[in-house]
Amino acid sequence: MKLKINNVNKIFNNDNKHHHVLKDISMDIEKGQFVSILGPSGCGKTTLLTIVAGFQSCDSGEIIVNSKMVSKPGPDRAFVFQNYALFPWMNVGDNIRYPMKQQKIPKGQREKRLNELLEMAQLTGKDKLYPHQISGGMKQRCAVVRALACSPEVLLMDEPLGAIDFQMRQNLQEELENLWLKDKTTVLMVTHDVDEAVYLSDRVIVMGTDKGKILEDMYIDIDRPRNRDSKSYLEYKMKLTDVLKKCNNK
Ligand SMILES: Nc1ncnc2c1ncn2[C@@H]1O[C@H](COP(=O)(O)OP(=O)(O)OP(=O)(O)O)[C@@H](O)[C@H]1O
Repeated sequence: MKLKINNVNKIFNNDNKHHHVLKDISMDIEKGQFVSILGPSGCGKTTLLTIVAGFQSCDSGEIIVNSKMVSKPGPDRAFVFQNYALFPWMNVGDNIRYPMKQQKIPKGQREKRLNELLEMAQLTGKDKLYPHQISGGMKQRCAVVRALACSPEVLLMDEPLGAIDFQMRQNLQEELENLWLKDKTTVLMVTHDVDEAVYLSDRVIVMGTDKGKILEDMYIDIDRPRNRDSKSYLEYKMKLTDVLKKCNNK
């Protein structure tokens, strides 16, 4: 088992009121699995992801990566934010080098990995460009390969394509899938987009607003690359949309 989320509880205290956002949330994610979390706004998706990342702690429960309990950020988990969070003062190459320098990876090895990653992201020859000089899609690919630079055990992504318009988004989903197929890193991704979840995921988990309760845990059993018009693809989308509609109506 690669990633284990065990009975996680999170309570926020706002204006002297307890807000129990996550109650006894558990899930086991297998090595190499691509898992998406869907759910209505405010149900606790980002909170759960940031607890797994170690950016904040839970009130009780545990996060286990490769049989080791984790409670703070570490190189075993990488995070991709919606706004990419590239360093604007560093060019593409230096952005991707940054985590490798932090991990003190020797220069020769670092440059070899950089070239691999640039190729993987179709950014070869773009390493001297700065974030403001590249498109949203290129920024997103740069952010994903930067996260993969030190070969994390788990890649955490919070709406990584949230800022991208619809048409570009489908292309990027295909690119994201290709990147993942090359590395097969375990992925936990938050998204609002049912189509994106069905296209990319081995498994989709739907959280509800009642303390993040897991309402659905669905395996997407369709060969890749997936045909968005196929009957089974549309059936999965319909089933997930129904679950989401029910929790929005509560
Ligand atoms: N640091 C915080 N302090 C207090 N309350 C918080 C904090 N972070 C999140 N919350 C509350 O916890 C709940 C869950 O927030 P979270 O961002 O995890 O939801 P989400 O499912 O990711 O929402 P969205 O889909 O809109 O991004 C919300 O009610 C939010 O207001």
